[in-house]
Amino acid sequence: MGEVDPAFIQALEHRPKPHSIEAQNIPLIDLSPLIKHPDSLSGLVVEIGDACQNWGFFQVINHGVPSKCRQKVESAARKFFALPKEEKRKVSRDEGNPFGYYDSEHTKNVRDWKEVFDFAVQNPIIIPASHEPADMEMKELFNKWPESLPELREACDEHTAEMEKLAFKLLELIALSLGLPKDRLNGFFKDQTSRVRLNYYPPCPAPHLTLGVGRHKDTGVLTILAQDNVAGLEVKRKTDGQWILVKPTPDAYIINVGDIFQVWSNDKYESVEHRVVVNSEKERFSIPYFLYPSHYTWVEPLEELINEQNPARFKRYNWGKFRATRNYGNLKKLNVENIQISHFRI
Ligand SMILES: O=C(O)CCC(=O)C(=O)O
Ligand SMILES: [Fe+2]
Repeated sequence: MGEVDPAFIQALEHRPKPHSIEAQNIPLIDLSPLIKHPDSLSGLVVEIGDACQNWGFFQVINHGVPSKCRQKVESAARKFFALPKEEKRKVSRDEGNPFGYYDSEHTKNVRDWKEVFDFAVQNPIIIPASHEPADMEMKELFNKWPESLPELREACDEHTAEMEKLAFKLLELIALSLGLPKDRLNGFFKDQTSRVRLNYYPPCPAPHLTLGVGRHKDTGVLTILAQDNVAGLEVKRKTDGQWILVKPTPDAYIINVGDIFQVWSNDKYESVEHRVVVNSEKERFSIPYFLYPSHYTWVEPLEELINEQNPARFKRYNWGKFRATRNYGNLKKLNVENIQISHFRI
């Protein structure tokens, strides 16, 4: 066992188990009906609805994203994280701008064993200037790209355009699965604040004490994740709370519904906890695309999905302020719990 900085060490109950369960994988859904039978999607819609309700997570194949495009972004991400620290630090995130390179993120106040590079899908992006509720000031932020690796920006732009197409197909399928018109949710994304993260998990000398990302739920609408062929993502199974290792399926993307879908669906589709385990030999890369609405969106249960028998379970909250509060908390090791949707539960 090697020595690691105590900031990375998880409390006993959150440390990974020596043998993760991978007997049952999350559902695998074939999206080819979208191309082959666009007029009869009811079977696919049921499959997606079941996966959202029972797991909150699924993988998709035949999604239409060219594998060349994925390989290109994965290769560019590898080159970026292999750059010397001084190069990566030239595009570091800072207090004013949450985009760029960062190597000391904390999840639930324990440091993650990872390095990240974040960028916004819209560039520039307009978001609230601070997390203070009364402060109405907005700020305009630009992505930071490394000058020494121009291919990173190009590969990310191409892959992100594909992620966006896939995200909106999934959004429509999930809307249908909730009994809503397929375009019911599209209006929330006029000035979307979606973002993409490149994750790099270096080999860790003490993988039994640390996590690549501590347990958390994604805050957005949905996440599309490309993981490489090194397993690491674990999902908390809804039926029994066991951590299930998501075995990589070549070329597949992993989809999960985030907190906003939980609120919109009034708890029908729960945002499920997940985490990343690291290992002592292999490095691992992953690329999540987080679909986020416009910053001025008020997130609340959809009126079509509530009634007297099933009243709203959440108070509305402002998405831009929620994210600003979360970013503020992630930058610092706070002694209080970071903002969660449970704080808006009625
Ligand atoms: O690396 C992964 O597999 C998942 C990362 C993740 O959950 C996140 O960045 O929110
Ligand atoms: Fe996540």
